[in-house]
Amino acid sequence: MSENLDKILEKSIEKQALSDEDLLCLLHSEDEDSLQKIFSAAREVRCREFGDGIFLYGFVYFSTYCRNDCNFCYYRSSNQLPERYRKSREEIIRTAVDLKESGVHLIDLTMGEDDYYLKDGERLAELVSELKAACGIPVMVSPGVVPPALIRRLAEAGADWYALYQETHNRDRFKGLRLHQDYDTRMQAKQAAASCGMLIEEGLLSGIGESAEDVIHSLHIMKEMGVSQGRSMTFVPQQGTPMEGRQQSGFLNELKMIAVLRLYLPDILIPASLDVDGIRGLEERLMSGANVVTSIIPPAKGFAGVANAYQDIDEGFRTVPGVAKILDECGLRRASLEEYAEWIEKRKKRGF
Ligand SMILES: C[S@@+](CC[C@H](N)C(=O)[O-])C[C@H]1O[C@@H](n2cnc3c(N)ncnc32)[C@H](O)[C@@H]1O
Ligand SMILES: C[C@H](CCN)[C@@H](N)C(=O)O
Ligand code: SF4
Repeated sequence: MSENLDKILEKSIEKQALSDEDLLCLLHSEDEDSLQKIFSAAREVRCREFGDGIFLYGFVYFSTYCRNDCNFCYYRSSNQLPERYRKSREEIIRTAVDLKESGVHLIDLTMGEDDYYLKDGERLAELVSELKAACGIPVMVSPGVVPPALIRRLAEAGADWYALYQETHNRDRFKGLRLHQDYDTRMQAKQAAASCGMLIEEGLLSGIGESAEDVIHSLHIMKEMGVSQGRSMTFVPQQGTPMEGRQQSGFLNELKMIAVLRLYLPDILIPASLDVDGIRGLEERLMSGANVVTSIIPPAKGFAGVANAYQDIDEGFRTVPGVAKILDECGLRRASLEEYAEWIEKRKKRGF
């Protein structure tokens, strides 16, 4: 078993393709020794592909109104929240500029599927143009599923990335998670964004009962789609939702997924999100092979997270200085803005 694992890791370090059998072996590894070997190989591959530079993403969740009713999400339309907000253009831009000045490489503009923006897509396109002009750094949009014409407008307005997570590529599980949403429409939105020249981020939830076979199927799809960023996020049970009583059980699977993604798709960006465990979860995610820190949120501005709406935000831990300390402890460093811009350009030129 252990010899087999060593061979698989060796293959990946030497840039040979991994078979489904290899992936299964990695995903079924449970003992501490094997896991540490997998994480160490993932770090070696990250270092080969990216050196010691880590990218930092500012997160601007500008509207928490949503027409959808995803079973796992705190912001689902039928959840009675104490408060929802839709931030003004001025507040959004000011926050993004502050984030940029604090040292992030990208602004992730995220919303619930808010009809205010979806009924008049130009509002969203204008927001992207204005933000791009004010910040001058790459922008990711995470607006949910929007029509192809709006996707095109967002690309024209300067959006570099379109993030849209399928959560699972098992259609039955999808139905149970993203209630009343169409699997294919969600996949097609990503293809439309790619054909407009945007880079794509795909994501999986971990701890939702997924099997190793589900994960391998997702890995194949992510490869075929040509995703430039791929993530796994541990499902965090949310108050007031149908999945509130579920155990939070995905942590180890998430770390394994980060490592397996790194070994299977060595040259993509892989997030370590501060949204699941706050700052205390960062080190292990970086040590598993992630190379982007996401969900950096300015304190005391009234902007929320997603999986953990408030954790560590007002304490100022989900900030560039908060993250810089951990990077240092892991022997990593914040990459420069030029390094990030170069990576994006190179990736866009690659095409699909
Ligand atoms: C809140 S949505 C924002 C964009 C848009 N509304 C959408 O759904 O695509 C972003 C992602 O957060 C993640 N997320 C939401 N609720 C979560 C939870 N309870 N635990 C872990 N991740 C969660 C899901 O992967 C979801 O796709
Ligand atoms: C899930 C969010 C990203 C949306 N593109 C954000 N809370 C994160 O963890 O990066
Ligand atoms: S995951 Fe996105 S689309 Fe689903 S309820 Fe939450 S905010 Fe809305």
